[in-house]
Amino acid sequence: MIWQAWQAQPAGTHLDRWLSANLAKLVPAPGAHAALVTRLQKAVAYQQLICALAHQFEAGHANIDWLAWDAKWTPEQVTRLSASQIEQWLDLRLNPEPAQAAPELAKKIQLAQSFRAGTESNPSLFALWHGLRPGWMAAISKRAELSGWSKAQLNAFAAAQALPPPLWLRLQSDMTPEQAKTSLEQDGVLVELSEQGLCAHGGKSIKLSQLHKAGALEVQDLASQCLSGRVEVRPGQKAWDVCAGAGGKTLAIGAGMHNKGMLLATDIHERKLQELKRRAKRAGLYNIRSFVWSADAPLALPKEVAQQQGFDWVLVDAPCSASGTWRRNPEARWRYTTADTEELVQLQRKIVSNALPAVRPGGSFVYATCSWDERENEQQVAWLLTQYPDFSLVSQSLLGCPDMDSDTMFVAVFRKMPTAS
Ligand SMILES: C[S@@+](CC[C@H](N)C(=O)[O-])C[C@H]1O[C@@H](n2cnc3c(N)ncnc32)[C@H](O)[C@@H]1O
Repeated sequence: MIWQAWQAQPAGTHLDRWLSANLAKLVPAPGAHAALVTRLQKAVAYQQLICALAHQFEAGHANIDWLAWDAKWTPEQVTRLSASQIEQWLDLRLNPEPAQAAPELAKKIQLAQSFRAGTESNPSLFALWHGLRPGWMAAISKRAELSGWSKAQLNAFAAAQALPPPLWLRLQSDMTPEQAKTSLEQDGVLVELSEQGLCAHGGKSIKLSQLHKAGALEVQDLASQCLSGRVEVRPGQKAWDVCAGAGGKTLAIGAGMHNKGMLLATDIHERKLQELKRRAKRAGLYNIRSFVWSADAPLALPKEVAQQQGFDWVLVDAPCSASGTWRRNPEARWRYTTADTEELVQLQRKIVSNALPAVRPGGSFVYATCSWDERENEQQVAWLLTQYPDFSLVSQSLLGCPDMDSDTMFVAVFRKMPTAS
């Protein structure tokens, strides 16, 4: 029932938002929610694989050109299968070697097992088995090459694509993680503290905890926390978060400024900035200024920034394919097209071109995306270095999955040449 209700949604609906709004209405017993959410997320992540298994079963042979099949496949095709077929194929994906199964399932079990065995030698089967499209394997292989992934890392990256990462938490205040853990547990939130940090894994909603209400703690993915750490703004400096959205990174940068200096947050959407202002107030950050800026022309620098010839730090956390967040939003992968990437690459260049003049001589520029695609990352870095020879590259790296149980992000740090004295 829940699968059918989800399938009836218009394309573009966000699974997590839809679940928050509708799950309690569809399934009144709250005890069943966690298991249902996990199963629905997996069914969505493996949507194409389910169609592929059903297609091969119907064809009666394994001699299929999966790249050609993928080129014609649309996410709606899953609606041609019955709910019980979807259930069966999903069960076989999750456990291709069931201890007990009805005799009529024998052929399907055999097919699932040979499909899985084929993933070792056939990149298309590898992609499909992990909830990725065969057509993306060229870009994924390029990523593996650029980041120097071992086979184990590539396997870990692929296997993670149908597993949502934990809900990572970041302390906005000076309290220790141990103190935060105790306080959250008193409020009924189940938390885990590891060397990497603090994450919530069930129990009461984090939003109901005293710490969250008091602005002492924020939900922020681990890769995003690492990325924010690359924007090393010191108290008293001036920084600009160009695509600030609802302020995930603004708040993390602001925490290190201790209300000294100036942090400008802009975005094309006013409603996101309203949320940012609410969160900043809750966190006790008073040095943040925000307004709408849509990257159509260079920014008119605020007076105190103009006096020092620009910002010390400028961050462009660019709009992107968000391929690095597909673990968290499994349905988003089925909305992605190469044409979108082409458009995004041009938008990213426009935003960068209009943000760069705001960096002071000797200042730093950070370019980031939540994408693993080279075209939005390393290729953009190469373009910037060619177009703007007064900037040099300090570092570029991929952050997060497969090395962390998190989203995957990319960050590049540049330095602007100081003026000759
Ligand atoms: C990756 S998101 C930023 C996430 C945010 N930095 C955070 O940490 O929560 C990219 C942002 O770019 C904004 N954006 C898209 N087009 C833009 C434009 N032309 N000018 C400025 N911002 C834009 C989007 O509204 C979105 O909030």
